[in-house]
Amino acid sequence: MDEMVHVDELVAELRSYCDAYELDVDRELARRCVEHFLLVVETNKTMNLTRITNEHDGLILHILDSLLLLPEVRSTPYGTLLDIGTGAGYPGIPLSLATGRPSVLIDSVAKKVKAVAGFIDELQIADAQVSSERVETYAREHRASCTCVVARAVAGLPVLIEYASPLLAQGGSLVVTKGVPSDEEISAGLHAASLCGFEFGTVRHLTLPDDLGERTILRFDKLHEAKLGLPRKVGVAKKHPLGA
Ligand SMILES: C[S@@+](CC[C@H](N)C(=O)[O-])C[C@H]1O[C@@H](n2cnc3c(N)ncnc32)[C@H](O)[C@@H]1O
Repeated sequence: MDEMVHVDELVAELRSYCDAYELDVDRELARRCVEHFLLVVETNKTMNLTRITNEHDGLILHILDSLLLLPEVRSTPYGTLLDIGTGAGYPGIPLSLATGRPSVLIDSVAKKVKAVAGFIDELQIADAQVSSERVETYAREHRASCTCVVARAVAGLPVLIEYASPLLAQGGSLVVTKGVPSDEEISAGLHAASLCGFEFGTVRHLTLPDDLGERTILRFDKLHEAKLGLPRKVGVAKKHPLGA
């Protein structure tokens, strides 16, 4: 099939999924998100970036799953968006394309970050940058530098809350997407949130199309100073999570 026709079909399919969740995704945004996914699939032939290379699943599990965070992200004050543990650029690249906000995509694995930098160049995303540091290290030099921190499939809720706290300016928010978190994870997360200066914001439960899973999207608002010095030393948040 003609490559352009194929891309047009993927764009139409993606937009139909987005419509079902009342996400306003125009053709150009959908096209750029599809282009990113196709670059990921191409790159994946020579390095391991993702398990999801089937186009139908990629539209839902990578692109739609990222764009589903838009209502929460848009509810945060305008400013830098930071994606912790971006991997192949999810959810950071679709959210950067959708919002046009200055964006920082961080991953501790340098070769992934190099690939993501290539995607940013290829897609000509103005104002997006990468960092190949652990987020705890990055936070030391970039305190209160963001108004929105996002993360998918990186760590448990208490760990993400701890990572995000020093990065967020007062009034900013952490937006996390999860499958179905356990009651233990939620209660440890709420405890960590109170220690790290957050108040619980919102929660939404969604089902992905075609039985591809459940999602819980949580927003925590950074409204106070943390009650402990953050970031703790590299690795400590994961090894000794707060609230456990
Ligand atoms: C399972 S992948 C998820 C990638 C992407 N967020 C997604 O949903 O497709 C988790 C990523 O988080 C990165 N990561 C884990 N802990 C990190 C940390 N402390 N700082 C920066 N990156 C981290 C890993 O290198 C890995 O690429």
